Amino acid sequence: MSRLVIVSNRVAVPDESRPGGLAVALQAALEETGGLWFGWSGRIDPEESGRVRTQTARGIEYVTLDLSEQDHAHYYNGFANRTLWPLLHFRVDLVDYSRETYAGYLRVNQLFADTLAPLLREDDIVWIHDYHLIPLGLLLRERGIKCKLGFFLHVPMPSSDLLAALPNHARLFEGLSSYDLVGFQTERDLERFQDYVRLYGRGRVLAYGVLETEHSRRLRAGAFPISIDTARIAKLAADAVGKASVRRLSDSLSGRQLAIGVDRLDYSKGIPERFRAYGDYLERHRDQRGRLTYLQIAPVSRGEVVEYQTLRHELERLTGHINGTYADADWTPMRYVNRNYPHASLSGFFRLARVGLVTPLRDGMNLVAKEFVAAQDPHNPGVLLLSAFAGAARELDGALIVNPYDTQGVSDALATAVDMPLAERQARWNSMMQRLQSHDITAWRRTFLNALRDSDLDSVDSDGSGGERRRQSAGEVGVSALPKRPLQRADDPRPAAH
Ligand SMILES: O=P(O)(O)OC[C@H]1O[C@H](O[C@H]2O[C@H](CO)[C@@H](O)[C@H](O)[C@H]2O)[C@H](O)[C@@H](O)[C@@H]1O
Ligand SMILES: O=c1ccn([C@@H]2O[C@H](COP(=O)(O)OP(=O)(O)O)[C@@H](O)[C@H]2O)c(=O)[nH]1
Repeated sequence: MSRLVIVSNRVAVPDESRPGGLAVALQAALEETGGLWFGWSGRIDPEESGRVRTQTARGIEYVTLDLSEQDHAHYYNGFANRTLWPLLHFRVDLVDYSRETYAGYLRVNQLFADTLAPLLREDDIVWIHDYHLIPLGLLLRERGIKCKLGFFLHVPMPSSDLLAALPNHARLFEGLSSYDLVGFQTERDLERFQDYVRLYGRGRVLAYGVLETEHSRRLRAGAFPISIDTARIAKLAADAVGKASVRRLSDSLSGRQLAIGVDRLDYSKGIPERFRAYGDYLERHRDQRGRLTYLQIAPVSRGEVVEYQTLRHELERLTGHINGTYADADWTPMRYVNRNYPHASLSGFFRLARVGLVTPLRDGMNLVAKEFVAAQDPHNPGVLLLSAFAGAARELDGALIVNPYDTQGVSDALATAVDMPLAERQARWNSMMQRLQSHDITAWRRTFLNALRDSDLDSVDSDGSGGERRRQSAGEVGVSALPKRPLQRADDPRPAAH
């Protein structure tokens, strides 16, 4: 059987706990199959990038690279998290682009390619993850790698007009054509990517999920919603009842209901908007005042990036304002914690809660929403408030779906959740739990890898026929009128044509 090689910026090396859905999900996927996990070590070398660390645990071989301060600043804090992250989350207003950080991004991708290529075997299946590593497929092909290459984007694919605001967008996204399969979280993300290929990428959509680039290279693309280890979270939550941290939280509530939010401290998660909605709830739903305590867990993330520092200050100010305005001598309306908790505690916290607040402004999927559902007690489940702009909203139909920009709408939904009768809570929870039981992390991994193994496009005709799944009846959706130009190398330092 071929070996699975996973490549991602973030690697969950043994005995290290950092929040983030990608690492959580890939850890669960690799534990089942074994294989190689390659990526950044999470360490900064004061002098240079490239020190390789290897270790093996539970059938997984970890090969990681240290990054120099400069590479980390340009690649991770710079182009990945100050250019691509805001762009892909529809926040063009926050995009900070510079040629310097883009060069650093390409440099680190080259380093990944140079280090990984000699480790690969002919029949490996290589699965590359996320926006940090878009050019890696092309760089591996340039180094003679011929095995199956898949790519999965964990974050949203925004509207094509927004993508086009990125200098060099064509060169960067053209690199996706070196993969055999490109996966997105939702059908909407796939549709927006197809629009981009058609409108700005000079390519063609031969059929739904079958694309041809301007250089006549074909690739498949599909929607593969990521999920969680549902059974594990449910068991952790049930077992957590006796855990000291969960008991302490339960005792501290003095019989009040609990609302919980768990997010990396990130502006995409809509935390200030959620705090304001909670303030509005306390103001307008006075009859419920004192019946509910809100716990927000928000471990610091990307703390060297200025937009994240600004957000942290804003949240501290808002928490102080809400507690100062509404607290009583024996009750504090909200608790705000910057600590990172392990799943064993979080699952127990989720099970205690009457309401889960998941209100991102944009989110690729949001695994917390799924974990909250999986952790509930079937006899007394809590209610999920879920943003329409999280990928998870496409699947979790039993949630109260909210618009995070609508302060009063979120506040009213919270009041509805607090008073929701048991029968309705159970009906809503059952439908979501069924979905999570059939679409868990194993199903996600298998579906993607099976599609990657079957991604031979030789049988596809240029009009997209040949047994391909079709959404649109027209085989060819459109061709860009832009002039053709030769394929540039992924690391070509010349400025792009547009
Ligand atoms: O690695 P960090 O910079 O600390 O950030 C953590 C991860 O955040 C993002 O997660 C995304 O992937 C989740 C799983 O698919 C998804 O549920 C969530 O909506 C996304 O935001 C990021 O995309 C990862 O690369 C980071 O590792
Ligand atoms: O204190 C914390 C906060 C978050 N998480 C985990 O981090 C992941 C967050 O994934 P999600 O998809 O919700 O968002 P991301 O942070 O990847 O954007 C989930 O598995 C959370 O349980 C955690 O283990 N401890």
